[in-house]
Amino acid sequence: MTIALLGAGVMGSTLLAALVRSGHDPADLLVADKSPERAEQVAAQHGARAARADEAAAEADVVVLAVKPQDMSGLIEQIHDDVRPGTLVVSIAAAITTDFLERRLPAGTSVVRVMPNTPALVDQGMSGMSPGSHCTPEQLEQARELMGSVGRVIVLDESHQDAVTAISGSGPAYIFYVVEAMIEAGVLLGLPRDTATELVVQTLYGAATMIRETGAHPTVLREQVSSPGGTSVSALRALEDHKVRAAFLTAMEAAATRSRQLTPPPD
Ligand SMILES: NC(=O)C1=CN([C@@H]2O[C@H](COP(=O)(O)OP(=O)(O)OC[C@H]3O[C@@H](n4cnc5c(N)ncnc54)[C@H](OP(=O)(O)O)[C@@H]3O)[C@@H](O)[C@H]2O)C=CC1
Ligand SMILES: O=C(O)[C@@H]1CCC=N1
Repeated sequence: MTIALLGAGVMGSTLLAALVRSGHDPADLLVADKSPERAEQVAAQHGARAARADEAAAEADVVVLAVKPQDMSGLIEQIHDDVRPGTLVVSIAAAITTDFLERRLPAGTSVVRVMPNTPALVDQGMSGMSPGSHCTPEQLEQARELMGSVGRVIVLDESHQDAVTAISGSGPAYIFYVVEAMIEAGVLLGLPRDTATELVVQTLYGAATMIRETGAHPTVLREQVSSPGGTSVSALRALEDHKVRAAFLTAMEAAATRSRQLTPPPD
């Protein structure tokens, strides 16, 4: 199976690396970018082949659209005449609907909309996936396998994609932000920066592993840490005083609103 990655930026190159790691023959992986030098460089890193977007689309069984939402129309115009009947088109762009893609691609093209995230780089990605109207169950399975090579996948109704984008698509940014703040707090309390970093990163990793492995509700896990009259509850009270929970709700509403704003209006 030949896979073309159109857009060799953060996500395109992340997916390419993951596909090679998961055993795809690099000779079957094509990479295109607006900058041919960038495509060459990313392809060379992984032993894949650089190509023009239209050439890559003509050859591929699966075409992954990995450009920014505002570049999507231009990219589809470039490849329109080269997408073959039976080719599966997977878009990972925020805000771009399957309807938008189906209206611009050749009639009947099978499309899947995916919202992945950057932990795909370490095979711990989370993808929310919604099939378009021509996508067969086998093609949905094909897309699930593709994204499954970089982490977990759920299939859900496309009406949820703005929320998925706000929670897991952008989610790593919020977590990194919290990590930065905790490291800064360690430094404020007098720890060397590398010590603070090690403490925070392992705490994050440990807490994430506990949530996954115990299956316990986060509230239960938080209560286990919070001794009566102790340190944790004092910190949590300060977080409540500063309305941090409400800030998270507002932040993710803002991300979903932005995703809706970026969605091109129906034709
Ligand atoms: N970064 C993230 O965490 C996530 C991103 N996404 C989605 O993935 C998509 C890509 O994001 P990301 O990788 O971060 O973006 P990048 O800007 O890093 O990568 C996009 C690449 O595509 C290139 N490009 C633009 N137009 C074309 C074209 N017509 N043909 C070929 N290449 C083209 C860009 O070139 P140039 O820069 O010169 O324009 C750039 O190199 C976006 O739609 C985003 O919404 C989804 C989930 C997570
Ligand atoms: O910030 C963005 O628009 C993209 C989509 C999800 C993560 N990054």
